[in-house]
Amino acid sequence: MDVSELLDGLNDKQREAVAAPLQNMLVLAGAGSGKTRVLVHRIAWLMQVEQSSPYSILAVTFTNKAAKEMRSRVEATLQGPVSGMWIGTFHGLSHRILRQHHKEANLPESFQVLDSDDQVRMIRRLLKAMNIDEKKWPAKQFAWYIGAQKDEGRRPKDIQAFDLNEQLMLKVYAAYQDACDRAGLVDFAEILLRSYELLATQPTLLRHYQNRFAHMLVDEFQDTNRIQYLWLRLLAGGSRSIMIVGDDDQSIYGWRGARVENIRQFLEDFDAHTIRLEQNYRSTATILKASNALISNNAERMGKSLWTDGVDGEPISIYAAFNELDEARFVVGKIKTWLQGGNALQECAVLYRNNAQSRILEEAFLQEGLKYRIYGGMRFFERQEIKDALCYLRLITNRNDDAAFERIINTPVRGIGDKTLSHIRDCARNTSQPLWYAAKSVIAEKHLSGRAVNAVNQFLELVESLEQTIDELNLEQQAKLTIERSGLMAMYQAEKGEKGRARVENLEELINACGQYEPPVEEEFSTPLQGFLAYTSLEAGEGQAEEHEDAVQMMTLHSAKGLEFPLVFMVGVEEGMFPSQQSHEESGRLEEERRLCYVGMTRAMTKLYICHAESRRLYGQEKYHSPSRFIRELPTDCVEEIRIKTQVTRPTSAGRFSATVTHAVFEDSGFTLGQRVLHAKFGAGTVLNYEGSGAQSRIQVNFDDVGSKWLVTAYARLQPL
Ligand SMILES: Nc1ncnc2c1ncn2[C@@H]1O[C@H](COP(=O)(O)OP(=O)(O)OP(=O)(O)O)[C@@H](O)[C@H]1O
Ligand SMILES: [Mg+2]
Repeated sequence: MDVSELLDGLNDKQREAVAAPLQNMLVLAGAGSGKTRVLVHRIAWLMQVEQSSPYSILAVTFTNKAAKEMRSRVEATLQGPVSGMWIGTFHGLSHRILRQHHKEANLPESFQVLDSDDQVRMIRRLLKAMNIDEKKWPAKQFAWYIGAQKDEGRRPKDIQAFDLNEQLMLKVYAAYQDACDRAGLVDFAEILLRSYELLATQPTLLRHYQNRFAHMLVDEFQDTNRIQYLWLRLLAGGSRSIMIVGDDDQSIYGWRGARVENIRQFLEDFDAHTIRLEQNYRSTATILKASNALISNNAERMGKSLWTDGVDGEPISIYAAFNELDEARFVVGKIKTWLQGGNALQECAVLYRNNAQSRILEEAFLQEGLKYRIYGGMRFFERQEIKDALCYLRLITNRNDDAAFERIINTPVRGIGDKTLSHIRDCARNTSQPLWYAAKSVIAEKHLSGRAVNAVNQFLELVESLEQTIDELNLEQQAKLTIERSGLMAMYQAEKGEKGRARVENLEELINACGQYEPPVEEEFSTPLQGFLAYTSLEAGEGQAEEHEDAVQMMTLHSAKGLEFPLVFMVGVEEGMFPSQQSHEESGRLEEERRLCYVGMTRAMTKLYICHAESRRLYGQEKYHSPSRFIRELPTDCVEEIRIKTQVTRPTSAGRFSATVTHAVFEDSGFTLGQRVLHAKFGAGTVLNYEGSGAQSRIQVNFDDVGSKWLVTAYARLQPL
């Protein structure tokens, strides 16, 4: 491709950034203005025009999915494969560095990545050993604290604890870190901190990487945390070719330690040239105008303007559903209409605030035979049966992996009881050794009954013999043999019903995944199995099985960052849900929720629906919410309200719900849904729902002053208004 083609399809500002001389740059611009596009073209420019080797380029993105996409976009632009370039997430890249220099980082070659579940389980074990009551001090709270400290680059020795509470947190942090170090385990935050410390303390190594990476590019920079920023700055050294792109209005990970101030810090530290992009190419003028109006309610902004010369498009439709079932039905109905128009399912995205909201939608899609795919949520590698199998493989490669040991020592059940286990744990604690070796000592010391000894021995021998047998096999055969010999397959085959079947299928899928796995060329794993285990903990779930199937895309608002879809639904846009309840309690959080809303809205290219429900059952409780303030903040000329008279009743037995779209009159009540009524005591309200018949019938009314109530129809004496 020649140079002019590289600049085709870019506007003047974008060209300025792509074709700039080597210098440090900040591209600051709103959603859909082509930031990611500029970054990709800049990489191609560096290679074609500056004659830089791919080996000298480091590009950081926010998710593995985005990293994959970036690589393929660069390859498409250059019309050929690029190898040797490092493109990945902060975690992925740091992990690669640790693998290559595990010795210098004081890690065993077979070190394992601890996911958040494993981490909590490990902390729980420590709390028990330290006699800390988990009811008062939940393990998750410690996990949170430890993560937050590491994100700021702080080790226990760097922290001064002022109160008793923090002293305890600190004590557990220190104990946890010891335990991880002993077992050769690293959690997610540790990956970053450890690789930062490695570079900071090994000047030769640092120089090597600084010389290598002449060019660094970072997408979604607004969501970097402290340690990520320090990592970048260290690696950059005196380099004059760093490009960061970002949008302060899309900073949505403050709750996880991201610091939007890093943008200002970057300008200061790197003496960077700022380029602003102002034309939006993604959304209709209406969607853009409404998004701009919404975000203008935030006080703390760096300030940007965004325009488009595209069509006005349709207004944003606001749907007031009666409840979450009605909301799901509405979404399904609109998606079907979209399909009838000759469009594809994968062009539709449903975005929600919390993962738990997906279930009702999934059920509605299933019922209508619409395929869907969930990003995030219950990920494949986090499912019970998959974790069981992975823990066998982990223990086979690393006997120090206590989390894996605990999970599988009695799975499938082999008669190892709590008493035996606590003997082993005590011994591990007293002798400061991993559970595996403690189990051996306990047997040798004859503390256990004959039966228990047999059971534990059987387990230890199983793992040893698996290790020996799989040595000669390829990865797929290794997984297959382990899943069979461990008894996991038989155990799940014996589990009855749909669930058991799904589990067996998942185990088969795991074997498949091993068959398809290709270790990355640039990384050095001593065996494919080690590479695969690292992959499962880092890439978990982001590319679920049927990646290429046409399906509705479902995800949280957070995971939608950077993506775009022709048709977008935002559901559950209600006070208390979005903005979330917690956002009222912490300062700054409300603005972050508004930015999240801005991110959601600006994913839409052609049509945007925003839905809210008047009543919603979530986590087993029914709640009544008013529409989110964010809806009120949209200019009235950009929105239209839809209200279909739908009668939706909740299922009395679990499972399906029924709904009929009619101008429904509740049969013997004489009232219609949405009708305004007056009650002698509660005043005026709107009819929401109706249940039962005759003397037993009950009616649900959302009263203007006192909120929603169920009343026995016969006694309510409602007057139509
Ligand atoms: N100069 C241009 N001409 C035509 N289309 C463009 C141009 N620049 C960008 N686009 C298109 O606009 C859309 C948005 O671009 P891109 O995803 O790079 O924006 P972004 O600024 O990274 O958005 P976000 O803030 O959401 O990450 C993409 O479909 C992209 O291909
Ligand atoms: Mg982008």
